[in-house]
Amino acid sequence: MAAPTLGRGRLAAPAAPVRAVHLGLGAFHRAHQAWYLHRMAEPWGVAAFTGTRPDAAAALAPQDGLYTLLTRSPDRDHAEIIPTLSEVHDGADLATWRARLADPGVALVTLTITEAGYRGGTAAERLALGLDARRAAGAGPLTIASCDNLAGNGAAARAVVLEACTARDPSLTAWVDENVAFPSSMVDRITPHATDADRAAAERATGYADAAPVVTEPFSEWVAEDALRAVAPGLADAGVTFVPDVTPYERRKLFVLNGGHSLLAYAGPLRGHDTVAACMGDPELTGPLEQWWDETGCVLGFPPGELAAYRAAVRGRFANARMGHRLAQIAADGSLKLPVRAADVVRAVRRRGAMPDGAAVLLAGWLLHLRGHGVALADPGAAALADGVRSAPDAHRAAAVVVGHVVPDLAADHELVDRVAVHASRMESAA
Ligand SMILES: NC(=O)c1ccc[n+]([C@@H]2O[C@H](COP(=O)([O-])OP(=O)(O)OC[C@H]3O[C@@H](n4cnc5c(N)ncnc54)[C@H](O)[C@@H]3O)[C@@H](O)[C@H]2O)c1
Ligand SMILES: O=P(O)(O)OC[C@@H](O)[C@@H](O)[C@H](O)[C@H](O)CO
Repeated sequence: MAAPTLGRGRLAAPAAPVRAVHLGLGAFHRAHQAWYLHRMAEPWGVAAFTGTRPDAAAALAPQDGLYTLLTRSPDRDHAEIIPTLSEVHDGADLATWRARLADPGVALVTLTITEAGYRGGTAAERLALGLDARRAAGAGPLTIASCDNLAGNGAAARAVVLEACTARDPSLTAWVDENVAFPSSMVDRITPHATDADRAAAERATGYADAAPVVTEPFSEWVAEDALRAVAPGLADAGVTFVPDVTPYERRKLFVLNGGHSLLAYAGPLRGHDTVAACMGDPELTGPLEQWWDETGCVLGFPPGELAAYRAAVRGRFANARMGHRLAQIAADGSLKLPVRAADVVRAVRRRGAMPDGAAVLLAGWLLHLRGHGVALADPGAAALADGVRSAPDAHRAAAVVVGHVVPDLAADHELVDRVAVHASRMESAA
C-alpha cells in the first residue's frame, strides 16, 4: 500500500503565523533558516517563494509546506518533519508577494538567491516591488537577511536592492534607506541536492511519502549581526550567535570551507572522484587542500589553536561519506564564487613574498574545468572566460586569463601565473 503523503491535518501540525518571508526556496533555506525558526520557543511561520523556477513550491504545496529533514551523520539518519513553511508560493505570483511584504505581521525577509542573484535581475526587482507595497501600506520597518555565501552579504543585498529601488522610484530608495536593515550573516550547513534514494529514505523513516525531503549534516552554524537579533530575539535561544561584526566568521568560512570545496570540485573529477568525501581519501587532493588551508591562515585573525580546531572540524565534515555531496553542485558558477573564496588569500601570500601552491592548484583545476575537463561547465557568466582559456596559445596565457579574473591586480604576476600553468599541465597529464 502506498504511504500517505505528508499533510498538516494528518500530522496535527497547524501552520504557525507568518512572521517571515523567504525568497529562493531551495534546499538550504529548509535545512538552515527554517530549522532555526522552528527551534525558537515561539516558532515563526514562513511564507516561502521560489526564485527562478516554481518546482519547489509545486512539490511542497500538496504536502502543506511540510518536509522531512534528514540529518545525516556518518553512521545514521535522524528524520524530523519541519513545519515552518506555512505557505509556499511560485515567486512569479507577484500579487501574493506584494501582499506578504505589505503585511505588518511580517518582520523579516531571508534570502538564498545564490551568488548570481546579487548581480541584479528578478530577485532584486521583486524585492523593490515588495518594498514599494510595504511603504504604500504603512506596514513599517523590515529586516532583510541575506543567507548566501558572499563576503558582506548584508551590504551586497542592500546595494542590489537600492539599485532596483532607484530604477523603480527614487523616493523608494530613501524610504528603504531609513526603514530596512540588512544585517550580514555567516551561514553554514552542508546541504546537497536530495536524490530518489533520499526520498525513499525519508519515507522509510517517517512512514510518509515526501516529494521534497532535505538532506543535511549534523553541524549547523548561523552567526549574524546584532540587527537580526533586534527583530527576532528568539533566534538566540534557537542557537544563532549574534555579534557586532560577522566579517571574521564569514571570511573564515568562505576561505576554509567554501574555498576548500572549490579546490576539490575542480581537482577531484580529474582524479575520477564525484563527491567531496571521495576526495578526502585521496592524498593527491588532501595534500593541496591542507596547503590551501595553511595559506588561508595568512588572512584569518583567529588564534592558531582555534583555527586548527576549525580546520579539523571541516576535515571531518568533508569526510562524511554518507552525505554524497556532489562536486558538480559545488563547481557551478565558479566565475562568481572564486574571486570571493580565493582572491584575498592569494594576495596575502604573495604580499609575503611566498607562493600559494594550494591556491595555484585551485586555479589550475578551474582552468582545466573551463577547458572542458571534469564535470560539465555550468556557469553562465563564464562564456567569455572559457573562450579565452580554450583559445589561449599556451598554458601560461590560459593561466593569465584565470588569474586575471580571480585576482585582477595580480594578472601581471608572472611567477604566480607560471605556477598555475605548471600545476595545470601536471594535473592534465595525470588525469
Ligand atoms: N547548500 C548549501 O550547502 C548552502 C550552505 C550555505 C549557504 N548556501 C547558500 O544558499 C544558496 C542556495 O543553495 P541551495 O542549496 O538552496 O540551492 P538550491 O539549488 O536547492 O536552490 C537554489 C535557489 O536559489 C534560487 N535562485 C537561483 N538563481 C537565482 C537568481 N539568479 N535569483 C534568484 N533566485 C535564484 C532558485 O530558484 C532556488 O530557489 C547557495 O547559492 C548559497 O549561497 C547554501
Ligand atoms: O552553495 P554554493 O553553491 O555557494 O557553494 C557550494 C558549497 O561550497 C556550499 O554550498 C557549502 O556546502 C556550504 O556553504 C556549507 O555551508
